[in-house]
Amino acid sequence: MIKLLKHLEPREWALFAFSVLFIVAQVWLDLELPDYMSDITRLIQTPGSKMSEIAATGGWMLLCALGSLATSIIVAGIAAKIAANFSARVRSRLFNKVQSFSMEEINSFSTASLITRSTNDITQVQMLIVIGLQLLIKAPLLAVWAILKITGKSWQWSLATGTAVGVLIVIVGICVVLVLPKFQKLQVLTDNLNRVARENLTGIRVIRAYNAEKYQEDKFGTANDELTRTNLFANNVLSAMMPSITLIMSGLSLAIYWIGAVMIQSADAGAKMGLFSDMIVFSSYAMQVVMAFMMLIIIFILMPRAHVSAKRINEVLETRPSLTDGSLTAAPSSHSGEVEFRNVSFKYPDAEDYVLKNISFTAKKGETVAFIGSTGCGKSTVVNLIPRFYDATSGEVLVGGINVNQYEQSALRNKMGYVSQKAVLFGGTVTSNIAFGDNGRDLNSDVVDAVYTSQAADFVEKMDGSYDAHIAQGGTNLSGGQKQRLSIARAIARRPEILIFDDSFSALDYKTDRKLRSELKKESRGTTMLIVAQRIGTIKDADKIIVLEAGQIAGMGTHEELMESCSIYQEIAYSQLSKEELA
Ligand SMILES: Nc1ncnc2c1ncn2[C@@H]1O[C@H](COP(=O)(O)OP(=O)(O)OP(=O)(O)O)[C@@H](O)[C@H]1O
Repeated sequence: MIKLLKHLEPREWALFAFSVLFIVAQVWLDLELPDYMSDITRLIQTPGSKMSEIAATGGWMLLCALGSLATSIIVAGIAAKIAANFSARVRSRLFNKVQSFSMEEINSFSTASLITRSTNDITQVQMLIVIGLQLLIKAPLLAVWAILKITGKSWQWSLATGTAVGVLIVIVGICVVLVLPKFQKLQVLTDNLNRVARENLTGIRVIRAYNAEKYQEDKFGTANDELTRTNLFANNVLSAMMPSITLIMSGLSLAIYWIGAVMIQSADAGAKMGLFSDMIVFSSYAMQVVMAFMMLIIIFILMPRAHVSAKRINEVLETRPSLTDGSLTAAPSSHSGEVEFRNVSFKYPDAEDYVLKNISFTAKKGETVAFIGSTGCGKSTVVNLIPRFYDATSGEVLVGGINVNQYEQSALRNKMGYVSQKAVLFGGTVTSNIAFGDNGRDLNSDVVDAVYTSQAADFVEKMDGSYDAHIAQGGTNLSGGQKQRLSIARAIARRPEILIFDDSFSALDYKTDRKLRSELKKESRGTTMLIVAQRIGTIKDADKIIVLEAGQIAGMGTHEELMESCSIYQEIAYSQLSKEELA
């Protein structure tokens, strides 16, 4: 928690220090009230007292109460402002941190947990700060000040108050011990609920198509029930605390009046009135002492959950991204646009086996290199090493003759246009999706050309608003092929040195696929292209085709060469095309 509080700025600490003045004023005003009450009691009991005197004392009492209210509003306002600014800052630092993560860190935390940590966990800490800033100084100050005011009045009353506070501490201690482990569990269960809810929403079409609503409902129900059970347990324990506190407060009042009654009865006539007034004042102060402990209890209730949340937030903030940034921004012009793998092997973090083994090839500037092979043989993994979504476990991946980890990540990625296997579109317009990101140029001017090259013009220009047409989040208002063409346009609009297509033509019909590739060839002369494909037709004209089998290169060459020499390639080719087409 302390570590997380380092994110508070000096200005906010200064504001907090300023609010302490108001807290002191508030406590002083609160503790003035019993004194005025004692005065009024004395005035009422003194024969010959004037009504105006009582009214004046009552007026001061009212002023103190209003003053206390005003100071508490000011303190609450300051606390809310500090806490809101703090959580906004931590949220944005968390967001930036996650942006810097490689897939390795994102997978290890899980997307659902990262969302809970950026939302629910920050809210827990924010709540503690709001309440803590108001009560953490006030409660001990009020307790000590009130105790000082009543010490020396009567040891019997003091003993009763001390006993009440002792019992209160024991009850709270038991409750905290009972609920503490549940708070830890609550956050993990919230992660789980988030995960199931996310999965349900993203997979809604498949769920409906397979009538799997009941299955998903059960899955959600299990996660929800477990969260509810844990929440209920924690809340039941905490709610049992409130009646106990009320019981203690009432019991303490009763004890003070009982002791007072006995004392007054045995006192002589002259001392009776003073004792009665003392009893009223003492019981008010004793209530303040108990109230102060109650405030501390509230903090103790919020603390464990906020502590768990703070730990979870810190875990993310303190994780060092496994991808370290290099310093280079450009490659020597003699090698520009070149991609080379030198004996690259790779295994996914936490996986036992290597997914790629000793991969070596070179794609020269302007060349088209294609990857083909059975599903799961490692084609996507090869191309994902080029923009450093992951780093090679051994060997070297070079772009422009330089190891990719020597580049600044943004400079490296500016050299590339990457089209992922699953087309990803963002909420916005056609233009905002194509002129996406930043590569140091105004991309807007290239949007129309890119749309024509990617064969997307026919549907984009028919859309309502054309290039300004609305695209829903995830591109849900477009067909699979349309989404693919827009993601291809996004890569082309960057006019990069290297274009990477990870199985990006699969949703296109053969005619569009052929047209798109021939336009691409014309428009992107000099651009190195790396194409992962399942269809021989898509890659037949490539300068080099690499056949992968279980993470290893099983053949490399042109279509004709591989048809001669590589049995795996022949198998794939014959399964897709007739002998006449291949001839
Ligand atoms: N994030 C990951 N963590 C662990 N293993 C992974 C991960 N992604 C992929 N793999 C494994 O790596 C292997 C290669 O996957 P890859 O996606 O590169 O295959 P692919 O040849 O592109 O397959 P496809 O043609 O089906 O897209 C597979 O066995 C897969 O199970």
